[in-house]
Amino acid sequence: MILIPIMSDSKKILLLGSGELGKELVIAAQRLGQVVVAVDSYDGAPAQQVAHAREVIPMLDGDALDAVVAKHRPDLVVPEIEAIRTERFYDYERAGIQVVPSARAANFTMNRKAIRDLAAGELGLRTARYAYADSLEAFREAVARIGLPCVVKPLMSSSGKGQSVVRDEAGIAAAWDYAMRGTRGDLREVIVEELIRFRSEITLLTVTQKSGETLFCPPIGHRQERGDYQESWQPHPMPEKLLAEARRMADRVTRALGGAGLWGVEFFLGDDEIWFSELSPRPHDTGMVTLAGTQPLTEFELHLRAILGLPIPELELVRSGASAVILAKGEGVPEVKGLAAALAAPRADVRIFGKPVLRPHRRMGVALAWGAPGADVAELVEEAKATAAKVSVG
Ligand SMILES: Nc1ncnc2c1ncn2[C@@H]1O[C@H](COP(=O)(O)OP(=O)(O)OP(=O)(O)O)[C@@H](O)[C@H]1O
Ligand SMILES: NCC(=O)N[C@@H]1O[C@H](COP(=O)([O-])[O-])[C@@H](O)[C@H]1O
Ligand SMILES: [Mg+2]
Repeated sequence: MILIPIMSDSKKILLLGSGELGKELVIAAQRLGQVVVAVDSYDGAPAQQVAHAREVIPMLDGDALDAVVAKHRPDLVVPEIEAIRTERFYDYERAGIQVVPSARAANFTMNRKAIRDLAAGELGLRTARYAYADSLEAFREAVARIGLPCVVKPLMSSSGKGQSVVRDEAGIAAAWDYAMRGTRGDLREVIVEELIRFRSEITLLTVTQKSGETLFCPPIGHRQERGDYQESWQPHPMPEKLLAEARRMADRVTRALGGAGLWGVEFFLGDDEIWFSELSPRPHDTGMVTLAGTQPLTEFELHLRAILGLPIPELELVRSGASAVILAKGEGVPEVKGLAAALAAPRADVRIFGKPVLRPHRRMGVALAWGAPGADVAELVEEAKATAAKVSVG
């Protein structure tokens, strides 16, 4: 008898990082019959609450990572955060596992130096002027070279951790200490960037496919505080010329990194100029606005389809939308209140992430608002903020 292998559309996904972005990805994966093992460094993380199985390991520990991969033998490894021993990804790829979007992309984007040297150095994309420093002494020199005011960020950090603006000489030592406290792992190095006085900033969700051309979602505008996003809206009105330039840069950098998936490519916009800032090789926090039904598929559904090599329809705007974050109030175990008041408004919704512990400024949920494609996004942002203000997680 000849055994015919059963080709299955159902894959096993090892999700590394299980926050709010992972949770929505898992829900999208469940709906298409995929199997997900959700990993994080703490138990009860949002995506673990909706996955088939979960693992709790320190993801910066390469051996712990290898052990989980060996145990579950996934078809795909899907990073959801940056704090992972991504050097091991190259081995997984050689062993035939699909690393999303690619081992190189995940490894380069976890370190600001690798991605900046590629984007500004090799590809010649326009960025803020920058310098690196690995000691307080070198930091003083870097600040002198870039000029005041300037932005300092640990080479390895995200969501604004360890990031600050140095405005005068007196602030240099404090900025260095803050960066060293916010750095991930034991890497004691920072990037110093020229402070760009931008008019607005955007995330261009970009989808690279296994077969087929690179696709772009309508641009998402956002506002940040403490290096962390507060509100986002889609579409962001901007000159066609700058949008074309953003697409060109996003295409070049995602092509250079390689692989299939959805990316969040960040840009600063001036009146007539544009700077590349950085990119996530995965769904972007500001892209949670797509949960408001702004596109035929959310950024999570798009990521899933792209990594599985499934067809993707045209990414036109079906609604305008806005999102506003719901931050933790106080510390301890969270209690959610105010849902009835928040959901009483028409065209309002919320996502509560289910994080088990409160921390100052921790993002616990997001409020959503939407309107017709031509609706005023500034008004939608106000509606989303009003909804967020009615919900308390504290
Ligand atoms: N050179 C700069 N000039 C002006 N503003 C900046 C500069 N660099 C960063 N910012 C501001 O800080 C925000 C966060 O910076 P960045 O995206 O580099 O940090 P991050 O920690 O990687 O954040 P995330 O992980 O959430 O994307 C930017 O969106 C922007 O508002
Ligand atoms: N800008 C990156 C970003 O938004 N990442 C998202 O936040 C989670 C961590 O949240 P936590 O720090 O509250 O655990 C991550 O797991 C991811 O979903
Ligand atoms: Mg960013």
